[in-house]
Amino acid sequence: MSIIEEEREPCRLYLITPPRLEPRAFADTLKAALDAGDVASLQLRLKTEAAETADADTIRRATEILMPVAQSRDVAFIINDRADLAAELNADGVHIGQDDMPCKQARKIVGPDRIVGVTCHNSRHLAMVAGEDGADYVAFGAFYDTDTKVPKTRAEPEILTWWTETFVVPCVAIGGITVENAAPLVRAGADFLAVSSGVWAYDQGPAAAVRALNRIMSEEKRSK
Ligand SMILES: Cc1ncc(COP(=O)(O)OP(=O)(O)O)c(N)n1
Ligand SMILES: Cc1nc(C(=O)O)sc1CCOP(=O)(O)O
Ligand SMILES: [Mg+2]
Repeated sequence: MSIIEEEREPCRLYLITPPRLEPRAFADTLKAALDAGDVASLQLRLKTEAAETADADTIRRATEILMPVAQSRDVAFIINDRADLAAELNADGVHIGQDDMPCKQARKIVGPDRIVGVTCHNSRHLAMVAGEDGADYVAFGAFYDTDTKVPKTRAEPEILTWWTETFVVPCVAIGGITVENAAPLVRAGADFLAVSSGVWAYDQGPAAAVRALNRIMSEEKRSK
């Protein structure tokens, strides 16, 4: 059986923090969400009101408080944008976009044992380049409307199917994902669903959203 035909791991949840938060208060919300079901990773994605990356000390303080909450529950802690801080703070990895830095530069900074994830929008080319350059996952999006950021592109579920039928590197689906619309992305083949407001703003609370998304990911199987 070729490596491509080997069973891929079931889809898992990848949480992304709200762009602005008070770490001590958010820690209680995070504990409840992570204790509600399986979560593969948490990305600390802190932004200013102007959508710029938050300053280093803000990221350091949030990491000091929130990284132990994640890692004590075997949830990988990924820092957005700042490979230097991911290395300095001994996070599990970094996520970089096309405007942040090249994958190879992030790899040089964080080393071989940390995760480097790369935004690939709706581009097969960007994903293949990221895979070639050693990315540990490629992220496609946005699949749905989102208020969390102004996405550059709209991606269709077919790109998840194409990727997972062709490449071993895991793919992440992101953008406006909720309990209500997650199933088609699981069926299309996403290895991870990256969710922010769909969990933190869920009407029954973040823990209920984690439970519901895990139920969907276990019930829905990749379409053969
Ligand atoms: C898992 C994941 N996918 C995509 C992004 C977006 O990254 P980027 O394009 O760098 O935009 P910002 O998040 O920095 O605004 C992400 N953060 N995580
Ligand atoms: C951070 C991010 N990146 C996107 C992309 O398309 O690359 S969409 C997005 C927002 C994710 O938050 P929510 O789950 O609230 O939509
Ligand atoms: Mg970025």
